[in-house]
Amino acid sequence: MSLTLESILIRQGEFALAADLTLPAGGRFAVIGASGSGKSTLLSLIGGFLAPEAGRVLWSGRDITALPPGQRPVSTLFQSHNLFPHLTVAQNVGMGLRADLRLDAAQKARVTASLAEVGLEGMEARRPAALSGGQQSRVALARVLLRDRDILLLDEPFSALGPALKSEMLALLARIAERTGATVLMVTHDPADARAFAPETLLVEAGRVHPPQPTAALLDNPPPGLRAYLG
Ligand SMILES: Nc1ncnc2c1ncn2[C@@H]1O[C@H](COP(=O)(O)OP(=O)(O)OP(=O)(O)O)[C@@H](O)[C@H]1O
Repeated sequence: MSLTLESILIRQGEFALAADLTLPAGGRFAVIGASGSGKSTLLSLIGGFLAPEAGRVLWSGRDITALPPGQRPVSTLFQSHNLFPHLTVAQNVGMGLRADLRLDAAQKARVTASLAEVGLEGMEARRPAALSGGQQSRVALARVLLRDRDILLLDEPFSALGPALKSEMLALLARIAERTGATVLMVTHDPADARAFAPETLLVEAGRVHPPQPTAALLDNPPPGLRAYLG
């Protein structure tokens, strides 16, 4: 199983991004590059929110280029976690299964299990406003977890959290990814996050997504553009 971006060209106005690479299933990848280099564009392509001008997106050989986001084997966790303030924690998580929240007993049990996995047991009835920032991140993670998709896309998911909480969340995410076997791509501006979370990194630079390379080697000896960006 693998995710292939085959001869991809994607445009946003004047901006163009090329990608031609294969990621083995079950890997964890950081996505790094300067501001405006195309990291979010890459995630939108895989998630199905943007269509390429040329090329194909393949999951284990199956062409998913034309599939709408909801029919792809993909879940996305954005920086703003998009929790609904008027819904409880359990309902926010249940939305990952059914938008109308008509869950059967088995689905409700999955909500409970997924909340337990992120350490939020007993908080089912709370509203997001009654949770800390870290707990809100956990709710968003539980929702993604419940969807149980093969590919997980994260766009700077924990950047609003303090350093200790952020590394705790990354460790939790790594444990979950390990257990579920999901293929994870995480956009991050923090090289420490990339080192801690992802053995391999996709560098997005000069209109191109580079094939994965070992994170430590890339960050220890960055090419000039990345060096300037990392400071
Ligand atoms: N809707 C749009 N119309 C035209 N150009 C766009 C649009 N969205 C993004 N762009 C351009 O596409 C390029 C890539 O944007 P993208 O958001 O993918 O970068 P990024 O690497 O995620 O940046 P950042 O790190 O700042 O979030 C940028 O030059 C941006 O100006």
